[in-house]
Amino acid sequence: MASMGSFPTGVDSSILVHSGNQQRPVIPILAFKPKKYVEIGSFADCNSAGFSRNFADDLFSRLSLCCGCSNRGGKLRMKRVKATQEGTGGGESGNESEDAFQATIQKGEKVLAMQKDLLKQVHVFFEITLSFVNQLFNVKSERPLPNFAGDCKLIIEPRMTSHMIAERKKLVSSIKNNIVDPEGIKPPSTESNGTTSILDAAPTKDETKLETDLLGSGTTSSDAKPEIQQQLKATSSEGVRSMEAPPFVPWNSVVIPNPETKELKDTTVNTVTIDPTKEDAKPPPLAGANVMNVILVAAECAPWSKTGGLGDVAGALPKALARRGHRVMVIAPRYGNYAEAQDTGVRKRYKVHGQDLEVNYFHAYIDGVDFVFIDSPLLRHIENNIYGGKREDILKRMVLFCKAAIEVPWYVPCGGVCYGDGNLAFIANDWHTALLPVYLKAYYRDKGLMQYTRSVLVIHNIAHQGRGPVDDFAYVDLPQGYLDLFKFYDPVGGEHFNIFAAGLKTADRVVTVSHGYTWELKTLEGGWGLHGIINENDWKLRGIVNGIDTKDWSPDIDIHLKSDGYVNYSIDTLKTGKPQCKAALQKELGLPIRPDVPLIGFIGRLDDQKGIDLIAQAVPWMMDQDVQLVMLGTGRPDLEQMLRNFEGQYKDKVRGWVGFSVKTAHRITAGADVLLMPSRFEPCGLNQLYAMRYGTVPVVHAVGGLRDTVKQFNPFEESGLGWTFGRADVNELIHALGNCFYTYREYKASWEGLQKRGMEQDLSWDNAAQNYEEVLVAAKYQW
Ligand SMILES: Nc1ncnc2c1ncn2[C@@H]1O[C@H](COP(=O)(O)OP(=O)(O)O[C@H]2O[C@H](CO)[C@@H](O)[C@H](O)[C@H]2O)[C@@H](O)[C@H]1O
Repeated sequence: MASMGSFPTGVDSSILVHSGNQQRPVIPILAFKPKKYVEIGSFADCNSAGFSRNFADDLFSRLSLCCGCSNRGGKLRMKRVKATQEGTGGGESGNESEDAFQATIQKGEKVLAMQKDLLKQVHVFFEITLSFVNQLFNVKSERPLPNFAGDCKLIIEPRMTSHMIAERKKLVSSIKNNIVDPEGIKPPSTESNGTTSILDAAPTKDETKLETDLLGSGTTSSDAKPEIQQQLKATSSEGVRSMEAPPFVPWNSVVIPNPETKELKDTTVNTVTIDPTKEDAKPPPLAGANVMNVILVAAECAPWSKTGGLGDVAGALPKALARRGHRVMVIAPRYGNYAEAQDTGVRKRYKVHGQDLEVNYFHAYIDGVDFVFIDSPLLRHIENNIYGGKREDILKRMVLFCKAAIEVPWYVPCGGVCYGDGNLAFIANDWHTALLPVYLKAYYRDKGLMQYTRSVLVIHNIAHQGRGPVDDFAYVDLPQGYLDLFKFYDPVGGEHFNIFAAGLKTADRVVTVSHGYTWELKTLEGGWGLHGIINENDWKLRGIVNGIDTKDWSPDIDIHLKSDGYVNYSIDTLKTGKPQCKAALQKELGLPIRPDVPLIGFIGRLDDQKGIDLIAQAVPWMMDQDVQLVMLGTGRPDLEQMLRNFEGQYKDKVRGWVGFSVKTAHRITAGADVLLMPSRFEPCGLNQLYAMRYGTVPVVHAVGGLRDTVKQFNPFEESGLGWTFGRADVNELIHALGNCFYTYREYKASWEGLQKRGMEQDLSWDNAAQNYEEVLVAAKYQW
């Protein structure tokens, strides 16, 4: 037995008590009395620290066993023994040993304080969780409706229906069931722990009141007025999807210690644990405490509507944000009859340029994202001409779309519950939805509404700005005081009306789709007249490179590579799979099936941006090189005609496919050896990303996102991803292509290295989503 001044092994400032196979630090010495006995703890101390009497008993008896303590009247005492040479390990004085003892006492007190503090934190965490659950279900809003659309008529006011209350009960009981105590301790009961009362499955007064509010006093949902019954049915008819627990709590295995009443055998205060062995174990959201409600609003959204990269982003970024734990919605126009989306039954009317227009809201829940489609005769059946028509007509569509979109979080229940406007951020995209930040300010924030809602505006392409004469201001239905936001002068347009300008000024944050483009936007050439406004708002601008939807764009699972001779392939089967796709493409397009000839692909909108003129200038040179060229695109009629002419001129070498075909785009990406992107400017560019994932080597003009994402091949170091050229000049294009063909023919190993490096990159949306989250959080805390 060790003497005073040198504790037995394992008993020092954090005395270890062995229980089963676990070692736990416990409260050590609490008081020191310079008497015969030193009191080192009491039951009272244990109780105040949240430990039961049994536990204290156990602790004390173990201490008595291991260090000769005695237990008198609930006080644990240790006999004072004068330090001896033998006991102290040599020559220590009694004072020294007492000092050591004092130090140990102090350390012990610190440990105790820390433990108490941690227990408090666990309780605070639990309370926050409960209040979140409560908030989630108390959707009733007392806010006055803004006089936004004149006499806009609310037909359904989504509140807690009995169906929703039932859902809430389900959630509550699932939360209860998932509160697991690994030592078999039951979840704290409501009697013994006030903090759990919110979890009670019985409807609370508020809930009952809520139903009464909705249905009128003395009525229940079953005896409500027929029209209300119908509305309720509409609200819940699509089937309230099963509610998920608030995303920031790992419900699977939450241990809740109750310091007041619970017998806590485990003193480890890090009580929130995840059981990875459970099949339904859900990790905590990656966003952690930053989880928000996010609504992305865009004029197109793949796969339902797409003319270019904006559609891809609207279809994929929200899913990546949802994977991080956010509650995410996409709002897009309902251009066609989308099979997945069901009518929510919600109808609203908005005034646009004096016209009273009704909109319906359709809803689908896919891959963790709520997709809400706004339906109106103004938007219907234009999927092949989204941005077509007269300027005023396009403007009216966008005004209606933005007005209707901004109120979706109030009126359209998703999974039975509206998003509400607290902790909410909109992500608007390009000029088409740049009115949304303006409306958020003018009709809501400036009137004390939606105070916790923020807007982020994403620039995918600054070249299109929603310009018009100043008189167009009449269409946007705003008080005259807001005209200055839109009125803009530049040497090209003179004084004009500019929607993008107003959006950039009013959004809380601005994002653009690459770092390179962020820089270009601030220049006279790159900002397309808006560089001044962008420079003024530089503080809120950030570049985030797009990702790609790897479910859609992966050669190993691509659904468009499963027939007509195409095959799925991966980096391991690249050498066989890709040549097979190339042969299938040559066959499908009626080109000679030649594995040795470099096959160059181009996919894109046919306009000035994409550098089609440079390709046109390089075609004669290319045709001398024994290559094949496949181009897919729609756009300017003269450029479409040019494609047809090339095909007519070089029948055995060129195919010019005029049209929009997602399947063909995938097949060209898989079958081509080289993807050509000589864009004059390119905010990000997605095709080069898709190409690299398919082992297709990009040759690009180093601008915007192309410069960010395609690193020049270095043959000495065997590094890089493709070929880049610095100026939009045909000779530079030819030079880059020449090196590319030479490497393709003469340096097979280098070529394969290029392909594999491209395929190995992580191009998914996950990184970008994390960066968007940072922007959303910055917007949220900005006042
Ligand atoms: N005829 C056709 N048939 C089938 N598919 C076709 C097609 N023409 C184009 N596509 C597809 O449309 C998308 C085009 O995306 P991009 O990013 O290259 O260009 P876009 O200029 O439209 O987008 C803008 O927004 C995106 C997103 O932010 C930015 O990357 C980009 O730089 C910016 O100009 C790709 O998915 C492509 O396959």
